[in-house]
Amino acid sequence: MQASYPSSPIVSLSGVAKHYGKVAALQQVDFELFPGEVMGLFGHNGAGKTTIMKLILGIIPASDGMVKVFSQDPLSKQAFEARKQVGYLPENVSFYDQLTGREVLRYFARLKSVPKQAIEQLLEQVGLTHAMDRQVKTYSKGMRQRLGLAQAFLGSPKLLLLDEPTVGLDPIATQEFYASVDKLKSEGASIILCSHVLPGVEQHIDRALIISGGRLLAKGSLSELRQQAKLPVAIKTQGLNGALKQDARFTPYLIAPDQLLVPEQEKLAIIRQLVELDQLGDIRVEPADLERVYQHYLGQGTGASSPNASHQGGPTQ
Ligand SMILES: Nc1ncnc2c1ncn2[C@@H]1O[C@H](COP(=O)(O)OP(=O)(O)OP(=O)(O)O)[C@@H](O)[C@H]1O
Repeated sequence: MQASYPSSPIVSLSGVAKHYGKVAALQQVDFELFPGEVMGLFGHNGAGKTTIMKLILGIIPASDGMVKVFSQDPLSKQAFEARKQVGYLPENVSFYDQLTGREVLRYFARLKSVPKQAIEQLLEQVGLTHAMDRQVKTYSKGMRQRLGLAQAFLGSPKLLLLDEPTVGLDPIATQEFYASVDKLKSEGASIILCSHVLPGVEQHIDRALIISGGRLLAKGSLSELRQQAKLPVAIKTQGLNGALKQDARFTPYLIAPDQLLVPEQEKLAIIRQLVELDQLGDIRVEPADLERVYQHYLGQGTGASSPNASHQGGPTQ
C-alpha cells in the first residue's frame, strides 16, 4: 500500500529538461520525493538516471524547468548548509587508495562536519571493522562498495542518492544494505535508489520511476504500475498431476503443466474453478514482479510490444 505524504517534498522536479549540446539527456521530467519515501529510479544505460542525480546534487544546472531540494535551488548559495544533509553514493566509487578505510571516513566526516565518533559504528554497520586500518588499495570491489555506503550514510542524511548501490555486494551484504535502507527510512530519510532493476529491491521501495531516453515512462507504486500495465498474474498449483492440460477452461492460460498465466480481471474466477478440483494440494498466486513491470514499460517506450501483454504469452525473465 502506498504511504500518504502530507508534508512538503524533499525533492521536486517540474518540467525539467537537460541538454548536453545536442544530446537531450532529459525531457519534461516531473516528480516529487517526500520525507521517509524510498523511490527506485530505473532505466537502462544512458536513460538519464545519473543526470537526475547530478541535478539534485546541484552539480549541473537544468536547461529548462525547476529543481528544488529542501525547497531551495540546489545550485544556490543558500543550499550550501542543506547539502550536508545529503548522502551520495556515486556509480563508480573511488577513494584515495593510500588511505585506510577509517581515514577515508574521517576525511568525509570532516567535510560534512560529522563527529568522528560515528565512524567506527558505521564501519561496523557495513562489515568493515576488521579492515578499517588497512589501506583502501588492499580492498576488494565489494569492500570498496561497502566503504562507499558508509561514506553515503555519514551524518544520518535526510536525503540519500544511491547510484547502483548493490553492484559488487554479495547476497549477505546486499541484505545488510537493504536493512540499512529500511532503518534510515524509518528514521525519516528520503532515498533514491538508482539502477537497472536491482535484485530484491521491490520490498524496499514505495514508488518507482521508469525512465528511458530521458523521458519518464511510468511512475507510481508497484501496485499502481501493475494495475496500469494490466499485467497477467501467475497461478501455480500443486497436486493436479497434469489435470490442467485436460481441462478446456484452463488450457488457454497454461504455461507449464502446473502453472497458469491469467489476466488480472479473470484471476478470481479461475481460482474459484481451481479450488473446486479435488486433487488440488496447494495454490500460489504471484503478481508480476518489478522486472516484468519494468520490461513492460520499456517495451512501450520503444514501441515494441511487450511479451507480457497477452495472457497467452509464456513467462518472461
Ligand atoms: N557530459 C556529458 N556530455 C554529453 N552527453 C552526456 C554527458 N553526460 C551524459 N550525457 C548523455 O546523456 C544521456 C544520459 O546519461 P546519464 O549518464 O544520465 O544516463 P544513466 O541513466 O545514468 O546511464 P548509466 O546507467 O549508463 O549510468 C546519455 O545519452 C549520455 O551519453
